[in-house]
Amino acid sequence: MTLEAIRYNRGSLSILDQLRLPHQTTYVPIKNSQDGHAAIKTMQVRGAPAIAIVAALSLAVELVQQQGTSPFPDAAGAVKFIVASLDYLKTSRPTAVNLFDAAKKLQALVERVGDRATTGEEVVDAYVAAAEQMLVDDVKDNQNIGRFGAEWLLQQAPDKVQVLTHCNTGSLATAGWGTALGIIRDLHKAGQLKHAYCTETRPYNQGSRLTAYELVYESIPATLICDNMASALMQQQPIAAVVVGADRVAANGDTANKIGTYQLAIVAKHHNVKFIVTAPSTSVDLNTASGKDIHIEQRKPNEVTTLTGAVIQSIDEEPKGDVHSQLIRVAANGIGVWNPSFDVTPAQLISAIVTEVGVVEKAEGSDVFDMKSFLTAHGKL
Ligand SMILES: CSC[C@H]1O[C@H](OP(=O)(O)O)[C@H](O)[C@@H]1O
Repeated sequence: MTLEAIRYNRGSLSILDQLRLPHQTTYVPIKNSQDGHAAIKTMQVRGAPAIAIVAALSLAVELVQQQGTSPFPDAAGAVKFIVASLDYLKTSRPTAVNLFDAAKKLQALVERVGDRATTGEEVVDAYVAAAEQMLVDDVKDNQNIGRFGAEWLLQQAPDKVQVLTHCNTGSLATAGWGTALGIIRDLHKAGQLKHAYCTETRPYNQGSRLTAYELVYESIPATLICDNMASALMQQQPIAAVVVGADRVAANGDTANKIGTYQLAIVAKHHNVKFIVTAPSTSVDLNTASGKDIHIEQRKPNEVTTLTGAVIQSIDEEPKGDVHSQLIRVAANGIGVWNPSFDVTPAQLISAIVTEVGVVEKAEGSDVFDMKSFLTAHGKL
């Protein structure tokens, strides 16, 4: 059983508060789209697929609740409310495209159902069923990504492999299983993983707090490194691949992912290490021609000037059980800060993009991917 980041039953949603991991395991109730918006914006839940699903389900629980107390008088009222709520949810975070993709699909669905429905209940039921299906589909998609990615990598490097990953792409970033971390799970299950390395992923430390936690939880042989140790690692260890997730893949394959991904791709190229992007097709944005059109989220300076963690008395002490995380200021007062949450890795530096329907590679001699043809050929458009 992998970690459960999202707990959902019709009418009830709670999420594992990722700001308190790994030291505290606390589930936060999400009762409506306001709660969903706040949880996404403050990063209690994060990761491109997880954001989309929590947004969709936060509105689903609100609608179920409302239907039980003060039902919509008609179908048009329900459609109007849902569309306005989705528009609001889309303002929570800007870079991961999955949220916008989910909102677009859900809006199209309720408008379609609303055209022929006679009651608000029919519209609500259709919305709730579709949001629930997204949760189910994401787990399946991740499992396929893991399988395709592991198979592809083992074709390139048939011996047991060592891989490096960045940020968090596991059960905590998705509906379950994970994308890049899904590949690591599959390699491990197949007895083909020699070792996994994960970066800390400053400033939010999704690597040291979340990926490391998942790797330990799953008993996968793994080592944590600071972000600035990646080149030395690739210089000294045979690393078969860097495997990362994606927040948005442009039509040409340029990929926005957690800040620091781009520098890993450059280092991988220098050391002749495969660089694998993993992304469900919902992360592919064909309306974005290339990476320069991707809106990169800027986050608050205090994420860089501070660290969150368990306070301990000595450097060797290991915090036990649920301990309170505290915020510690590490930077000099008065220093200016630049804090982009993501960067864009050019397609040229990416070896393959692994999706739930297969692996995309560049045509011979090309520097870019043809995501549109790939998705069309696999029935995704
Ligand atoms: C499986 S998508 C994970 C993706 O989301 C992360 O961003 P954030 O923690 O800011 O939501 C990161 O870019 C990961 O690769």
